[in-house]
Order: sequence, then C-alpha cells, then structure tokens
Amino acid sequence: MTPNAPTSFFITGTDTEVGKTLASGAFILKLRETGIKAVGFKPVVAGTYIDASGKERNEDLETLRLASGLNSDEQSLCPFVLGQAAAPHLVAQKNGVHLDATIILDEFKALTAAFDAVVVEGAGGFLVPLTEQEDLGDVAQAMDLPVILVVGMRLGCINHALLTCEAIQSRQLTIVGWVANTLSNEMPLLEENIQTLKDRIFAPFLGSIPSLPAQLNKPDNAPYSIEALRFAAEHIRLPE
Ligand SMILES: Nc1ncnc2c1ncn2[C@@H]1O[C@H](COP(=O)(O)OP(=O)(O)OP(=O)(O)O)[C@@H](O)[C@H]1O
Ligand SMILES: C[C@H](N)[C@H](N)CCCCCC(=O)O
Ligand SMILES: [Mg+2]
Repeated sequence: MTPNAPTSFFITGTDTEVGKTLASGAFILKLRETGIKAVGFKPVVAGTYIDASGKERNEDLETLRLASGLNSDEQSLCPFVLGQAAAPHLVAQKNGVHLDATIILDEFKALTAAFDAVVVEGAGGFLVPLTEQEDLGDVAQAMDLPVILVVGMRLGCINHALLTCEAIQSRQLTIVGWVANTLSNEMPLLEENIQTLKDRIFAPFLGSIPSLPAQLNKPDNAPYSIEALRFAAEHIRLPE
C-alpha cells in the first residue's frame, strides 16, 4: 500500500444481492493482512434468521464480524437490525422505527475511534431510502468516505454501474475503485462486459471476483465462510 492510500471505505453496489458483503469481507481481510485493525459496519440491515443457539442474526453482520476477527456479540456493527428482508425504510415504517442518520453516524464515529479503519457496507444500491427525507447516499456523503463500487456482473449491470457512478459523483464523493463480481451464473460475454465498464468507469479497476467454487457457495441466510472471503480477497487489490 502507498503511504496515503485510503483505508476506510463506503462499499456500494449496482443493486442488492450483487456481492457487496463478499467484497466488503474480502477488503477487511486484505486490510487486516497489512496490519491495519479494520472493522465492518452496516448503517441498517433488513432480514434476520435464528442461529443454532436461538439468537436473531443477520448474515451480512456475521460475515463482517468474521472478517473483522470479532467474536459474536463483541461489538455492535449496525445500529438498526430489522427482521424482514425488504426495503429498509418500509420495514422500519411498519415497525415504528425511525432510521435516524444521526444515530448511524454516531455509531460509525465510535467505530472510527476504536479501530484503524472502517469498511461500511451499504444496503442495496446507492440511493436506497432511509426515511422520507434521507437516503444512504446522504449517509455516505456525511461519512465523507471514498467509495468502492461493486458491480454484480449480470445483464443490465453496465447501465446500473454508470448511473451509480453519476449518483456518487453528484454527492461530491470520490470513487477510489470498482470491483467486478461474477455471481453464481457467469454471464455471457463476461470479459467484454468488464472491458466496457473499464472504458467507461473513470476509477481504478480493483479486480474481478470469479464465481465461488461450489464448495464455497453459501445457502441464503447464512454468512460467508472465511474461505470464501479469502478466495475473493485473492482476486482484488486495495485502492492505492
Ligand atoms: N462471486 C460469487 N459467486 C457465487 N455466488 C455469489 C458471488 N457473489 C455473490 N454471490 C451470491 O449472491 C448472493 C448475494 O451476495 P451478497 O449477499 O454478497 O450481496 P449484497 O450486495 O451484499 O446484498 P445486500 O444488498 O443484501 O447486502 C449471495 O447468496 C451469494 O452467495
Ligand atoms: C433486504 C435486502 N437484502 C437489502 N438489504 C435491502 C435492499 C433494499 C432495496 C430497495 C430498492 O432499491 O428497491
Ligand atoms: Mg450485503
């Protein structure tokens, strides 16, 4: 890593289910490999499961916890844990929860004080709403973090990636890199799609994560394994 390389990031994606958690976990591992005490954070999660000990868990938070080297319940990595896997502002509304950006920012700041680097994973795409007034783009802007875009390589991703870049830039944030994530079904013309994105995204390409080998695939509602995160980490580099 170069001396002034950024170490905290906001990881956004072209959509929900594009591999932000896989990439976030992998970036945390890479930071920790260089001796940086890095931790993951999510402003909000929607969708929980009950683990073997009967506790309510969220797979993204368990993945970020694993990547960060934290034991269960050691540290809160998210101020708002909602049960239903749906648009967070709607689930929150239904449950009478106010997704207060101030609370998100306070918890994020507390982590920045306790760790060397914080890797923030967004929820869904860049402009997912929090309340009637605010969205995750506002949170990214308030955190003032360099942004990494994860492109889920499927048909339609070129347009989604370019729209997302415009939205990030219109919030005066810097895109420090982007990752191509191959997803479980490799799309036709994968390399040509990646080249098209390289030609049009004016930010460094940080690597391409292949489809996970069958033995590293995970069921829905389960965290990634450390082996899956290591596999992804081998295919990407940290921004310089
Ligand atoms: N490289 C890959 N190979 C195979 N499957 C993948 C790959 N990347 C992601 N997936 C699968 O796609 C699904 C979505 O991935 P992931 O949960 O990382 O997305 P996300 O962008 O973090 O979603 P969310 O918006 O819910 O946070 C998961 O079931 C995961 O197993
Ligand atoms: C529940 C899911 N896994 C994500 N965490 C939230 C995705 C919200 C998408 C909202 C939208 O853009 O329509
Ligand atoms: Mg995720």
